[in-house]
Amino acid sequence: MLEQLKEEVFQANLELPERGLIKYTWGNVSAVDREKGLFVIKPSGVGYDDMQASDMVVCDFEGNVIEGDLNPSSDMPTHAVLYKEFPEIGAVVHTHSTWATIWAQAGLDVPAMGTTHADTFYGTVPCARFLTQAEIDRGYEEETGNAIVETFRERGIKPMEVPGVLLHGHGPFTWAKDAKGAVLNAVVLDEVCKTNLFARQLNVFAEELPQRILDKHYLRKHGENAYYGQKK
Ligand SMILES: O=C(CO)[C@@H](O)[C@H](O)COP(=O)(O)O
Repeated sequence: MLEQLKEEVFQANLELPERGLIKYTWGNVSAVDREKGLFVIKPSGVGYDDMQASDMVVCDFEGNVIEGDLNPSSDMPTHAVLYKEFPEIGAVVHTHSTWATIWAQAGLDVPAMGTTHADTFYGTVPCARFLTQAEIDRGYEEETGNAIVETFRERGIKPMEVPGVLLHGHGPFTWAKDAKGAVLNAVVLDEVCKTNLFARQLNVFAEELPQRILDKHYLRKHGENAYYGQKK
């Protein structure tokens, strides 16, 4: 079942160490088949060198394992919530990438301070709050997803305009239409967390991009009349 999607997810998971986003097994990628209402995710605790496409696990949006000999990533319920609540996304990435995790542990939103950010995120990348004890008792990973959704809805942020989030004290989640795009967004988020940190160290008064620059960079790539990076 979903053999092509398993290959896509497998290759995207292999890209996590290739791009320097993870150590050991601290990351996972999934992608969804909206017609079937199922998604494919990396197995839990399996090293990237030790797995193959057939090890990917098929789950439904309620967190049930539909096919697979291995346990799904422990973050599977978080991915499931995001697929249910953000119907326009096609793939999800979670890592503990160093620079994004620094901002997550600081509990800070990631402001748009440069055009690298603006090419991918149409504004500040939010940091979602800590879970409450009651939420942890109800189900840590599912409530992690709910905290992400709550953050976007309360702050009026469109998930496909800002395809990423930090979880306070934890790390980043990113998403996109497909798995390769979600990994790219994870790379960009980690990179801008790095450059933002040093920019602020160099100049504590370093400013966010003016809206006009943010508009230009984001809309030339993602707007109705996008032209940047477009193949002929
Ligand atoms: O966030 C965490 C642990 O804090 C997880 O993402 C692990 O880092 C990876 O877990 P598996 O995908 O191997 O279950």
